Amino acid sequence: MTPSEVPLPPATGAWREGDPPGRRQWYAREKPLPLEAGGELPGARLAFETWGRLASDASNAVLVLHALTGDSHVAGPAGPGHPTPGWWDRLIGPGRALDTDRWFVVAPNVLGGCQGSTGPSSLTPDGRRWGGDFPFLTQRDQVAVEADLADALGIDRWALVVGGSMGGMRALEWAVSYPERTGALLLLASTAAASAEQIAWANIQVHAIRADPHWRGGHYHDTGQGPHAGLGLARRLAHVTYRSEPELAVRFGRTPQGTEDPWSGGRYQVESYLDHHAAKLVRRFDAGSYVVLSEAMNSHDIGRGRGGIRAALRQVTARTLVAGVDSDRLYPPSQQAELASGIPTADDLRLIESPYGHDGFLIEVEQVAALVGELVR
Ligand SMILES: CC(=O)SCCNC(=O)CCNC(=O)[C@H](O)C(C)(C)COP(=O)(O)OP(=O)(O)OC[C@H]1O[C@@H](n2cnc3c(N)ncnc32)[C@H](O)[C@@H]1OP(=O)(O)O
Ligand SMILES: N[C@@H](CCO)C(=O)O
Repeated sequence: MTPSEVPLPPATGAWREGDPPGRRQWYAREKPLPLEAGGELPGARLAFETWGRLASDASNAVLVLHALTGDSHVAGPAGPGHPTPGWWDRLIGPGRALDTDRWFVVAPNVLGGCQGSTGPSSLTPDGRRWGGDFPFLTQRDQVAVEADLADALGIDRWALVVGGSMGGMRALEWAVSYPERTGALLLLASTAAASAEQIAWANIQVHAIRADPHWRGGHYHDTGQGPHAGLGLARRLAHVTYRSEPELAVRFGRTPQGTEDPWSGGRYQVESYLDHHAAKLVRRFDAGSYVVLSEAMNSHDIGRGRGGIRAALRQVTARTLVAGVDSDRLYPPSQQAELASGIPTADDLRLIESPYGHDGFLIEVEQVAALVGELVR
């Protein structure tokens, strides 16, 4: 069965039954997925989108892997199931860095997420919501299903695998687990292993969600209420780490929001901005997925079981570019320097110049396009 023939799944996460599928397609793995932590997931589904046409020899395939709260809608206009245009819209399309007259671009929604791929809000084989019983996942489990998807699409080898942040973790796992299937590699604002500080920030976010009385051990999906306050708190904290101190200072300073008075219950502009991003994420993301994906990111260590980070990085054979964002305080450029110096086939570390911090890899699309262009010329 080809992926496009897989029947539409029941509703999960942000995708609601009855939504027109748009260009989204599904791959379903029917047999159980053995998990790195032990146990198995009884079947898994990946939602994905594609752009361009696969060449008859399948030599023109590019894999784009999204970050924590991203999704498969990398390019294209807003529409049913996609309230916003693609998050790297200016990168993909005719005449763009990933020119769809030449390249076949594939973007899956990550396993454990909430935009159509199997996750905590999905149904178990016996028809319950997984909720808090959803198993612990690692990046390697997520990449294993992505490899199944590649098989189903007839893609033996990606011409390029690209990912930023959490997507970069999976891109790196692809290059180490499947060097023969990864022709070129672009790692953006990512790391060889989650650091103590990254785990610490994630820990606070996960605790905020679990401390919400509506969390109910993760079994809230059918209660009509969710841990929205906790998820909003997690996003507020995360969003500050995604941006830079100078950006916030220049953009918001100490200015009150509109006519609000911070000395009598009103907000500063920056508080209103965080409220906005919290509310926006709560509308589009499942708290259970946020926990599962955060813990999967914490588990990321490319050297685990491979003799350490340096030994693992030496297994990469793909032509590689590694880039960091010069103002990134969450994934500092020292982490990308470790990748660039440890991967034998990597060029010197590149720096994306941006005042926006970690989110620079999503915002500075022209600089990302130039890096892509170096690899797919
Ligand atoms: C279904 C979907 O939505 S999929 C979206 C895909 N998302 C992802 O891939 C996740 C990654 N994306 C992100 O994290 C972010 O969206 C980013 C990085 C792309 C956003 O970066 P930027 O373009 O710099 O946006 P910025 O941080 O300036 O936020 C702009 C928003 O803040 C709002 N805002 C700005 N100042 C204030 C303020 N004082 N008070 C309230 N809101 C404010 C703007 O109105 C704007 O709202 P909108 O996004 O609803 O249009
Ligand atoms: N803003 C990004 C940053 C995570 O790398 C997201 O929400 O996915």
